[in-house]
Amino acid sequence: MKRIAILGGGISGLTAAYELEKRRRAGEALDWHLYEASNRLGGILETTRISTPEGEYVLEGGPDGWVSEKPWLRELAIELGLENDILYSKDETRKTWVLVNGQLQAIPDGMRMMVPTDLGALEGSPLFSESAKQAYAREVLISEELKRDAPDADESVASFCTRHFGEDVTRTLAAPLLSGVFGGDVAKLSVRSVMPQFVAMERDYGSLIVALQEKAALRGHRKTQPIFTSLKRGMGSLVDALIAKLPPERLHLQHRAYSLFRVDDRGGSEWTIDMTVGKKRRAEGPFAELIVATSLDAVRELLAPVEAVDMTGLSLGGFLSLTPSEASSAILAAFAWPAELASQFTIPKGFGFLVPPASNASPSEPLALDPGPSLLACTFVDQKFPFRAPSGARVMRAFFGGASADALSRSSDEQVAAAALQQLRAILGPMPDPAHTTVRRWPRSLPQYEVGHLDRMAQLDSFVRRIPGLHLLGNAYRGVGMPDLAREARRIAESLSV
Ligand SMILES: CC1=C(CCC(=O)O)c2cc3nc(cc4[nH]c(cc5[nH]c(cc1n2)c(C)c5CCC(=O)O)c(CCC(=O)O)c4C)C(CCC(=O)O)=C3C
Repeated sequence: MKRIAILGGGISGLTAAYELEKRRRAGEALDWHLYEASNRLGGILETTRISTPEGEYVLEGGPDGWVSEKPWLRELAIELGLENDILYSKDETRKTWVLVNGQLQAIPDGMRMMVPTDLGALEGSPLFSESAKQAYAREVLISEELKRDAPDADESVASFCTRHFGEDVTRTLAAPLLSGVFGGDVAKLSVRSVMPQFVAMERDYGSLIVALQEKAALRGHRKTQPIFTSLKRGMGSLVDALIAKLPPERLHLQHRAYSLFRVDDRGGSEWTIDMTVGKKRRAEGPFAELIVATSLDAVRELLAPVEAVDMTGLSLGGFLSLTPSEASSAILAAFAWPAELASQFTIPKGFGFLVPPASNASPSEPLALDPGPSLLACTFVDQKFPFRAPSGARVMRAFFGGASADALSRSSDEQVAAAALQQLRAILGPMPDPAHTTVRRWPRSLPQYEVGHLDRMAQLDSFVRRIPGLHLLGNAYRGVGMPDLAREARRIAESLSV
């Protein structure tokens, strides 16, 4: 009987458990156990449903959906019996706004991140300076050079974007999109990690604008799929569906691993895990395989001694330093207004808005003495997905990130909500107090894939492979999106030999 421990009950750990459980039920000799430090499963996936006489609100505390282009989570959802719950973003009214000098400006139609398909659509847009428009027009003309000079090595998103479209576009569009999407800094993020599709387009076409146009022509009139996919009863229903497939006696809540030991024995080697269970301490094990699917900070703490002891007799010095050194924090405030309150104000059409990093938000304004925490982004939930709110009701999710989230880490939920609402009113105009408010905090939850990340992951893999039975899962390594997490969890769970 092969014993396997999974540490961490987020989507990665649960998906790995689900895959192992399928194998166990099929008769394979494996005995898995999942240990979760907190008292709930799901990690940052968490849905609150509020029933009212007018209908139901589906309020997400974490991610509200995934990028449809990545098929792996949809496949898992279907396998879990959720096919009829799958829903798509309302792309017929998709629009994303950017805050420029206190005003929301629409990102023109047909743009994929900062790349336009139709240069004409940029004409009337106040989002782009004359020099930005010229830079876009020029990118098509220098296509051959861009292809010829495509770098072999990784670079920052800022450097990649500036080579194609100049500094204006990098500052006014790429920076807010990337800080909204990855909570990150364009000057540090790895273009090969976070925009591999654009790197491939540069290699194949040179100009990204030409690449998008040619791909659109190849697609012809075939409809593109909506950008985001989600579930009717929220992302929490995916967690519930996973849990429903797992024997409860194998899921151990409030088991916090604090130390790992590997014992080499009888030609094999096995892991023992020291845990706190409530106020008690207990050792669990031995396990032949150990899947660590916790947050990056927990990984560091748990594996630092493993790294130091150098148990394999090989040099493992410093392998943890290959993991991302920074992770951004997010604090979100979700607000719901029932129809009779929602009718008192209007908001722009579309999915939401992004706020450029502070230094670029209003270059014309003198330095404010205390700018205070500033919103990172806001999603107009009921305009992005169907079935999120009763008819006529309004739901918004406002985010603080980076330094602003850190600055608010000691503020109460009421203070966070008040700060968010004040800024929403400054940007969108007057609105009544919402009927429902929830605040969620996800400190250091989004690791930053900085330049060179892919090379570091290849090195990390070669170190980890030398530690028998150890496997790492989570958003610090091979993708930050839920689909990537599901894909990796299944890959690892399928690869374990019995
Ligand atoms: C606050 C926040 C975080 C958390 C930050 C943190 O925790 O620090 C986050 C994470 C992510 N967002 C992601 C992807 C995207 N987000 C988009 C668009 C938007 N994000 C927004 C906000 C956030 N997003 C908003 C207000 C929008 C526009 C309106 C809307 O749609 O609500 C778009 C469309 C862009 C376009 O329109 O072209 C994409 C493709 C992925 C990667 C998934 C993968 O790789 O699989 C991740 C982790």
